Amino acid sequence: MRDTTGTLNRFDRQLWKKFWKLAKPYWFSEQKWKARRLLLNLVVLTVLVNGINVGISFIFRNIDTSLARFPNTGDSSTFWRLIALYAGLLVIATPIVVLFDFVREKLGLHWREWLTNRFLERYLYNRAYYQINLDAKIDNPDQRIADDVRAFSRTSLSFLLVILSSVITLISFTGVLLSISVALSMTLIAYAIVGTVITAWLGRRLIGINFNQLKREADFRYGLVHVRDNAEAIAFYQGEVAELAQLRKRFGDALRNFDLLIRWERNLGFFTSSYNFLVRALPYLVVAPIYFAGQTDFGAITQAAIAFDQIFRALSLVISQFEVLTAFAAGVNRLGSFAEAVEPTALAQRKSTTITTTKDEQLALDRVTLLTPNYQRTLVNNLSLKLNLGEGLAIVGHSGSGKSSLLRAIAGLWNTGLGHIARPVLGEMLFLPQRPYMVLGSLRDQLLYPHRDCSSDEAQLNRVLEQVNLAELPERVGGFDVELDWANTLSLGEQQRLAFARLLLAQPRYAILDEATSALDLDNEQHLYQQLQEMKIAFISVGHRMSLLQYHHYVLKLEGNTHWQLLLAQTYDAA
Ligand SMILES: Nc1ncnc2c1ncn2[C@@H]1O[C@H](COP(=O)(O)OP(=O)(O)OP(=O)(O)O)[C@@H](O)[C@H]1O
Repeated sequence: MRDTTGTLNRFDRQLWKKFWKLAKPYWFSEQKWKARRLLLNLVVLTVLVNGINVGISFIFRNIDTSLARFPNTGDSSTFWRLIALYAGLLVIATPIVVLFDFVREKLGLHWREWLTNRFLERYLYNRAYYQINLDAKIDNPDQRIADDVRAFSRTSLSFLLVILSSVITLISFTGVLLSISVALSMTLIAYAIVGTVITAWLGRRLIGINFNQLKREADFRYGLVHVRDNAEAIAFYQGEVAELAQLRKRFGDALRNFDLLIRWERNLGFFTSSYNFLVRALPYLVVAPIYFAGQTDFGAITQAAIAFDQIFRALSLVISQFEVLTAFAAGVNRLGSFAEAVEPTALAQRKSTTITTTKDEQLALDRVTLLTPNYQRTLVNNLSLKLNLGEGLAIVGHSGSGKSSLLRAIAGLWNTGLGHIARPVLGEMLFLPQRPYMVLGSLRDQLLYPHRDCSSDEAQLNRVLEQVNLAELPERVGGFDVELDWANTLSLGEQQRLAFARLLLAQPRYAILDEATSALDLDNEQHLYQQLQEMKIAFISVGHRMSLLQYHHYVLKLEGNTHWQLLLAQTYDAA
């Protein structure tokens, strides 16, 4: 899998490029002015917060000095004045700090909203969601859209602000520190550089481990969702033990990787903790001799310690944030490869060397050779046929001979192979897949799908339900607007009839039916096909039942060895 190659384990140009490709569009989008305005507010607030910090360091320097002088001067008023000043500063500082947090969250929210919408659009554009499933290169797209995007916008923003405030801190406190001791400033810089290099070296494996952690957590969650989605089948099979083993395995994988993660974090912790402890003594070691020599006042030691601490934090950004940084890098890698996969150009490229399709009034296949998406098996070789309006085609053949696959090719879902397909626009064709698809929503949503916004009065909906022998359904479920778990509430045959009702309501020119009546009794099947014929909807059906043949003009028989025969339905029936 592309995602687990070695390149993702490093902080390198590649990672930076991926990050920038993900981050840039928002700041140059139609929302750019709002985004930039919020960012500007944040920058101003960051400067203010830092200004307040510098002010506080000066107040405490003077407080310390006034306390140190008290035995000689007996003057306590300076101390109280400074305390009052500090209290005054707090009154101003509190709303600024609160506002800073608020604006940061607000911008994070806006960024997430924009980025999630962009990903959702691209995911559902050009059937990227289907292609991604087929390629199996991108695991758990749901997690990438839901969790990784959220983490990306939030963490990018907090890093940006941390870096910004570190730069401001550096500028403001370096002056303070330099005024106290040049030697201390130099010591600090050298210390931070050495620390950062060692941290990056010690923690180099953390990105890869974090990457795997995200994947394994998502796999575990998917396992749980799978049990929920297939609860009935599992209950019938009494497959609890097998499911439990499967879930435990997934959870175990996530735990083992997490164990590895905390081991590496521990190793890193040995270094970063001692690094942080040692640094506390440094300012005293350097400034105390200057104080002993009478070259500076006592308060300078405190202020040096504060300034030193602030600059140290700014310079040690990579060290203090290293674990967060590696998790972030892993998220950028996952999101980056997802963005590449759903990019419209990537989807278009995939299509250029394959079965081509054009728009036409009638359906026609011209020398179509169809392969499975992994190019491992040829299903049909050199197939040509033309279907005029009003003619029905039945596709028959052994299980696995490629019947459904041919429908997928007509729908443009699969295009691995050669040849050309001419067909009406997809809006004029309606496909009923093998497994009836029940949408999340009300009975009305079921019937109108995929055109949720089109208006249909209840009389019309009732009429269609009558046509598919489901007239009593609205009353049974409590009306057209009640939301139910339809896939688990209706029988398979009822679901198939409901899908048929959808078809009759949409009135497409072509209906493509993949064993769409397999769960129905013969009477119901006959009734539904009669409706199609009355409405002059042309149809292609896949099925194993001989009873189907009577509704079709032609039969396409797939032999299973890439060969095929096109026969008149009567000829096939007689044979
Ligand atoms: N995503 C896929 N990747 C690779 N091979 C696939 C994929 N989907 C299906 N196949 C293979 O393609 C072949 C044809 O499958 P298809 O679903 O078209 O068969 P079918 O004739 O409709 O079978 P049935 O009557 O059992 O529904 C099968 O061997 C199947 O295993």
